[in-house]
Amino acid sequence: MNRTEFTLSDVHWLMDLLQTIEVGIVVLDGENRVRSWNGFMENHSGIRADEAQGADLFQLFPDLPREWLERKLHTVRLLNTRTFSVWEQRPYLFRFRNRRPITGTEAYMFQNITFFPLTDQRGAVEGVCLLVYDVTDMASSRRQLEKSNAQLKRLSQTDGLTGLLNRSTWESFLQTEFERHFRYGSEAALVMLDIDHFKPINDTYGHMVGDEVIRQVTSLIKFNLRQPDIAGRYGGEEFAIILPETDLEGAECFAERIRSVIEHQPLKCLDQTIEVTASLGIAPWSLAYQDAEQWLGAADQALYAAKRQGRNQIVVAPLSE
Ligand SMILES: Nc1nc2c(ncn2[C@@H]2O[C@H](COP(=O)(O)OP(=O)(O)OP(=O)(O)O)[C@@H](O)[C@H]2O)c(=O)[nH]1
Repeated sequence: MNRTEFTLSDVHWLMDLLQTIEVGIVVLDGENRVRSWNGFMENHSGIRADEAQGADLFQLFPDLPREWLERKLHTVRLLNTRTFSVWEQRPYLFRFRNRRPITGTEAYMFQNITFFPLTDQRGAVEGVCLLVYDVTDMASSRRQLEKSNAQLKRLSQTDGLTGLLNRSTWESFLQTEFERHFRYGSEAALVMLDIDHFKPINDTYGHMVGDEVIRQVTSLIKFNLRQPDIAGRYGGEEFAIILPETDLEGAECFAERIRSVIEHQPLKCLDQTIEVTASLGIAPWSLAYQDAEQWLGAADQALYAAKRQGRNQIVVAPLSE
């Protein structure tokens, strides 16, 4: 038998195969009318082959992205070439419900689509075939992985108790801010805050209450932040805040608001009501700081001056020139 000759059985088997294959096959004529519609398309669209046959594809699926699809089909016909659509750019063309048990969390089937020209014996394009691949499992696991990676990144950057940036992440932000201000010389300030006499709270009420105090002080700080401010949990009951584009007056105003609200707002921690105060140190940005550590050191010294001078107060680091 010549390799290009088929028996009737061969053709019958081929048709069977195309009917049952787990890939959608759609053939469109020059007017976008359906010429072939296999079992995959029947099962997922609910439209039988005899209903689809001869129908305009855009009437069968009014929500298809018409302009985009017509452009794709036009390219295939004009250039007599293949083209593709991948799920990363367009999650699906045909809005089929996802019925896979493993990836049941996805509402719709993700699809990769190959478009290729069907030519007559002289090579003229007669129609376009669309192969629709169900890539839901792959797309879904990729999306899950991306989600987990983003969550891991967030967890590795934040502090579990307060949700603020952890020390190392905050320090890397400080480094970036330092370099920005060193180059452009705009205003900025650093604020360090430490809860006063925190050890006795732990010793008297236990660590659970101590943790709750830290959480509630965090909420008070967060409530007073502006969008560009960068707050981190620097140590146990110590917080550090970068205030970009803020002069000394602005930083003092911010620090006083926080000091005052902490002093005047009794904290309801589990079944205890606890009153705390905090000490704060401010270091306004200065070109005299050679590196981020010096700037941070100045804020830290101001904080400890506030502690030494009696706590529940704000000290500003002496301005270096
Ligand atoms: N509950 C709780 N306690 C913590 C945490 N991290 C640190 N601490 C405790 O915080 C206390 C800090 O105490 P000190 O550094 O002596 O400071 P202080 O008692 O606040 O006194 P001053 O800062 O001088 O006003 C220690 O007892 C630490 O064990 C935490 O995440 N949760």
